[in-house]
Amino acid sequence: YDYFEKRNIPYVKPVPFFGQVWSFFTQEKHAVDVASEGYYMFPNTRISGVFMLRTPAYLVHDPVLFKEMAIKDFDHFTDHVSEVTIEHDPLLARSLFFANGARWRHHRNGLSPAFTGSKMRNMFVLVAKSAGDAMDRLMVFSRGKSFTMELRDLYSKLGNDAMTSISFGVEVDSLTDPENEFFLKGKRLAKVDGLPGLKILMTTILPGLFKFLRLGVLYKDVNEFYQEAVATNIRYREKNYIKRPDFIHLMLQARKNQLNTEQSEDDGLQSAGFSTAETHTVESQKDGAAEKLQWQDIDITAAAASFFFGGIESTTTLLCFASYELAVNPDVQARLQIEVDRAREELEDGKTPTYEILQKMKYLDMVVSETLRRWAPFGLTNRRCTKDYTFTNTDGTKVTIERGLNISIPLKSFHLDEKFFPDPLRFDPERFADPNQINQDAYVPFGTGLRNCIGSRLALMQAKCFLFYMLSNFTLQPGTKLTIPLVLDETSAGLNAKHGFWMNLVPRYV
Ligand code: HEM
Repeated sequence: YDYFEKRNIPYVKPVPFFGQVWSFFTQEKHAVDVASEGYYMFPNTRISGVFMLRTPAYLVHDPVLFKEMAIKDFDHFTDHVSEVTIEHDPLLARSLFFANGARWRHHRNGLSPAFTGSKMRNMFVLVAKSAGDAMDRLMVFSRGKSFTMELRDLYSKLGNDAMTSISFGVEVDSLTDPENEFFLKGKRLAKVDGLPGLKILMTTILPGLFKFLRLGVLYKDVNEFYQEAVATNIRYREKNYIKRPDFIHLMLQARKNQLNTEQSEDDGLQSAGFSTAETHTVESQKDGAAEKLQWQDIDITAAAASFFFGGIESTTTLLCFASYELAVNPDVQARLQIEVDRAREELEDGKTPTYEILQKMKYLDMVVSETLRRWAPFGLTNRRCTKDYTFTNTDGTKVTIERGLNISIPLKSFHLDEKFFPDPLRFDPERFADPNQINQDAYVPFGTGLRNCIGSRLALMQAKCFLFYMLSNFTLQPGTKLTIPLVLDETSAGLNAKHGFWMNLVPRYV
């Protein structure tokens, strides 16, 4: 416990034996806030220390330092912190977020072309169809009258159906058939509360213990279900020469080394939005390790499942909080509806949005960007130091982070720091009216650098598409069961409202 004292680094005083872990288990505060405690205690340092049980770890306070670690000095921080093993978590350990080293390089290099603007535009047709069909069913359900719904439930069903279509090539309708297996397994796959939430937390705060206990995060039946579903799907496509603009198709192309970036086409497309994570080139390792890592069926399954795992919950969170802010800020909602209505006038059928139209909607982008700032779905990310790293602290002293130590990055704290965003708790899309006014080092909803979120374009496209449909057809008003201000669920590993997102959906046209 004298590790940081000796190095002259401010640190959160540990509870004997437990260190900061004690506070995680008392659950008085959300895990993200516990992990970010040092940020508020020590405002004048670029980094602070903390103990996980008896192991020292760091918390980055300076967004510029995070950026340097994530881009210029990436070779010191190539890994995320986690100890899920192929033996206990065959899918998760192969997924991009949890993979490290040569496997991560190979997968990131292979999958990146699947997320470019032109691929997203092709995929958008599937997302828009899924969302449009669901919205038609909601309209029928409403019979022209307003009704109350819990929106996390609604958006996770819509998200599940869209992701099942674009990840697995299967069309399901979870609104009318909530018992379909993709929805049930998807819920178990993406569960971030209860025991699975605790295990996810453990993979990052107590990775050593997690490995020692030989635990797995995903349920066994979930692993088996997806492996079988994807293997059957691949066989069917190969036999029947099926091509569909979805992830399985793109990954089958990656397997044959036929997945390319259409640079000229991508350059011609408008950005997916202000928040889009920057694209960086990640080379596969040249030492022969990549050759051994050909895409097996299980790697394709793992990639598709991880898009489910990483994508649905976070995009649903974005949609829930955006809807909440629209409901409690009716002037913002009215202005957005005017933009939606104008965009609809440009559409051939007056209702089905196109990728290009959505990208042109400036106010929609401002609302989404501000929601991601105010309510960052991932409040924290991490890196592991893979090579000793020295930098200069605010007081001029040199700090060396030793290889093997874990580092947390408090994305939420950056977003809610008044140094970077004045009056940070106020929801104000106007902040994004002029992007040059935004501190882009501190605005990091999708992380930063070579390990940033690969799915930002998809998340933005999907969220904007759902909001477009929702506001075309309904006005959102707070339901009687909605708590204002929102009370957060401190026990969930993700960001959630304790009592749900209860809203009245008032049809705009009868
Ligand atoms: C609003 C929705 C989303 C948010 C806020 C979000 C945020 C993030 C953040 C903060 C990270 C860590 C970045 C870092 O450490 O620098 C991340 C990583 C990742 N995200 Fe997302 N994400 C979202 C949606 C998605 C979607 C839709 C997908 C896939 C379809 C996805 C796939 C991933 C993957 C695979 C990684 C790991 C990347 C790697 O380690 O190379 N995410 N995301």
